[in-house]
Order: sequence, then C-alpha cells, then structure tokens
Amino acid sequence: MTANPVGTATLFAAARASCWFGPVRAVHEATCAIRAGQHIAVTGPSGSGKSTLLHLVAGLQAPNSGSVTWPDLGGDPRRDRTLAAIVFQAPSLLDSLDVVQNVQLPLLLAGTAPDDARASALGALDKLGLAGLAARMPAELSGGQAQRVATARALAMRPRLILADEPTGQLDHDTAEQVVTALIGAATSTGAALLVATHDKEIAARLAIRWRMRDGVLRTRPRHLDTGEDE
Ligand SMILES: Nc1ncnc2c1ncn2[C@@H]1O[C@H](COP(=O)(O)OP(=O)(O)OP(=O)(O)O)[C@@H](O)[C@H]1O
Repeated sequence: MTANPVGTATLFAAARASCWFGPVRAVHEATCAIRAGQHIAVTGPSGSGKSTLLHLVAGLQAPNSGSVTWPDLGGDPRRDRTLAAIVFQAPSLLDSLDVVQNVQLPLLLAGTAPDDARASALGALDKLGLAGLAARMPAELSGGQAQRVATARALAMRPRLILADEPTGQLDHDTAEQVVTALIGAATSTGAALLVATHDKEIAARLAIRWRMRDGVLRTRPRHLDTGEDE
C-alpha cells in the first residue's frame, strides 16, 4: 500500500538492534529497512522509543546489540552529516547567526560554495513560507517559526534520508500541514526516504507507510498482516 514510488536502494537497515539507557529498554531488537523513496510515519506513545529509533537511523546513537547499516546511502552518516538530516523536536538554531546563515551553515561546512549555499538556503526557506524572515535573528522568531527554519536547514542539504522527530508538535494546524507538505515534497523531488515520528494521526495518514512503536518494540507492518516475521 505504498503510494509513493520506491527505489530498490536500501538506505538503512537494522538487524535486531537494541538500545538501552541503564535499565530502560528504549529500542528492543528492531529489525527494519528503509528504502529510497519510502515515506514512513513512526507512531507510538510518549517514551515508546521513536526518538531513539530516529537517532539509530541517523547514526547519532549506536545500538548496544544488533546492527545498523546504511548499505546504499553512499557513505557513512556518522562521518558525512549531509547524507542523513534530522529535524529535532526542539529547534537548535545558533543564536548569533541570522536565519539564512543558520540554514546555509551545514552546506558551507560540507564545502558548498557560498553563493550556492545561500541560494539553496533561500530556496528551502521559501518552500516553508519563511522567505520574509531570512534576515531575522533566532531570538526574533516564534517557536513555530524556529521549528520551520530548522526544517529548512535539514532540507537545504538535500539529504537522502530525511528524519523528522515530532516536527509539528509546536505548530498550528495550517503551519503543520505546510511543514509536512515541504517534507514530503523535498523527499519526493529528490527520491530521498522520509521518516517522521509523530503523535498526530492526520500527519501519519499523509505518509504511505506506518510503523508503530510500543515499549521499545517496533512493528513495521499492519497488525492484520503480521505473521511474526519482520519485513
Ligand atoms: N539519553 C537518555 N538517557 C536515559 N534515558 C533515555 C535517554 N533517551 C531516551 N531515554 C528513555 O528511553 C525511552 C524511549 O525514549 P524516546 O525519547 O526514544 O521515546 P519517544 O517515543 O520518542 O517519546 P516522545 O514521544 O515523548 O518523544 C524513554 O523511557 C526515555 O525516558
């Protein structure tokens, strides 16, 4: 029931990957694959392990057991941060840089020429309805605007894996729609995979594939199709 075209490239794979924080089982033996072009929602109660799963996918967190690999991503996201971009729950903008400088910074760090980086940053801001705020400082933004700038910063890099952790939590309905549309549009136009952790059923319904987490256990197929085997 995948509505978006899906490539054969496996951008991420986990085999019985587990992640513990002391006695807390955040992710328990997750086995999954993310292919180019897939648009996936990860839903589940607070504390069920969604953020930890996204961090495993981004290479920001190593599993305590099991394995994570990025077979066809074109590199290792732990070394090349342009391959997998994550939009965090709390936007993390640099206070001393204005909006467009924040968005172009990762591109400059990755070696993009300044003019190209600025053009990409302005294009990404425009897609999120933020073109008029390019010269603002982060302290002059609302929480929702800052979240959209952080989203633009992730999309400007044109990553092959776009990860978003509750990207619409602080936003009103219309702005949330705009952010999700920008995420889906960016993934579709570049053939990237998109993985969105969300509590919002309407947002999850816009993504073709739905995964569910509960107590650290990942379910990657609809319950009625579950045979006990992972995808
Ligand atoms: N750095 C950490 N140190 C200790 N415990 C952690 C850490 N990160 C996550 N946890 C714990 O791991 C479990 C899973 O957390 P995680 O943030 O992945 O859940 P979540 O589903 O994303 O929650 P939410 O929807 O509230 O963001 C929780 O019990 C959480 O308290």
